Amino acid sequence: MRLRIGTRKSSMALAQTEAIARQLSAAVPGIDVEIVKFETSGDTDQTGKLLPHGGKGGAFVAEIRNAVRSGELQAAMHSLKDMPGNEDTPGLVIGATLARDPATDVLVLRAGLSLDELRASHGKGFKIGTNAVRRAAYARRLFPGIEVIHYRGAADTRVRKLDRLEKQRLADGGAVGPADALIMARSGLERVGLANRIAYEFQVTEMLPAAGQGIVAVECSADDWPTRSILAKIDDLAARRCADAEREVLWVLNGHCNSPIAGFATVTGHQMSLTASVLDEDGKRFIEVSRQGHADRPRELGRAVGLELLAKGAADIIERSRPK
Ligand SMILES: NCc1[nH]cc(CCC(=O)O)c1CC(=O)O
Repeated sequence: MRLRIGTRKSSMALAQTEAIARQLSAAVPGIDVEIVKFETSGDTDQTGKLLPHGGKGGAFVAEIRNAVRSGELQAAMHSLKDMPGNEDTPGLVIGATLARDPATDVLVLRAGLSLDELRASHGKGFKIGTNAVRRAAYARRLFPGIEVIHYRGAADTRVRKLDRLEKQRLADGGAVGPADALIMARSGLERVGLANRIAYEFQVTEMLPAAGQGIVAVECSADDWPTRSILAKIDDLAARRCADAEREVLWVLNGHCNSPIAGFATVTGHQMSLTASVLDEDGKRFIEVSRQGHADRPRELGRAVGLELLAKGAADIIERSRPK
């Protein structure tokens, strides 16, 4: 049996898709997995903020999804974090979630800058590069003097730009930078072989990860039963439960792709613990909610956490951050 799986062609995305292929080959004797590389509009536009067209997730995933719907592909690889959490994807389902990689964010520094120096200065005089509103907000909470600059590109490209002291071009023809530091996902850096560049790993209590961070998702057609039964073999139950709980928070909050929303669940035995937060971009307004529930009813827990965030004023912060 042959399974064609589509992916973006960045090194991170390819590494994630190869992990899926390895797991499928181990779980399904005789399967032939073909990796089909897509150049998405999100990758070609290296300057825009990606906000006007439905956010990062929208740009990266639309083309690959259409290929699954048309039957050209049986499956598509997505970082769960990049999948819109506030809208349905008609005709498609997440057929598998791989076991979660580390969900934390990390700090990467340019040569000559130490963590102590950054800490002692509270960030004053330094520029930190990120495109994520959530990371920008947490960065300003942790380093109140820091300047956050818009920064884009695949994981390995971003580190290269940092090392070469390159400026980041902007859509309006201007430029910002160079950056002194980057905030990136630990899992992404590890996937591209740059784990040695981690200067500091943020505790989840300092910087709560994005919903779904560190989880690789495999999407397929809802009515493609042969593919669904194959993907079920590599589905990791704990990752699936965390994904369901964290994404239910996005759903309740109507969170767009680059929302200032964080959500992170852990499972211990039959218990699930879920923390989620909503921040405004200057890091001044911060609402965080934690609850425990049954691990086998993750959506119920996600819903309760989302509703409590709303009761505490989350909607106002989210709506003000929404791209016009
Ligand atoms: N937006 C790009 C993206 N999508 C997923 C990851 C990291 C890996 C993951 O969360 O699965 C990254 C890179 C980053 O945020 O630094």
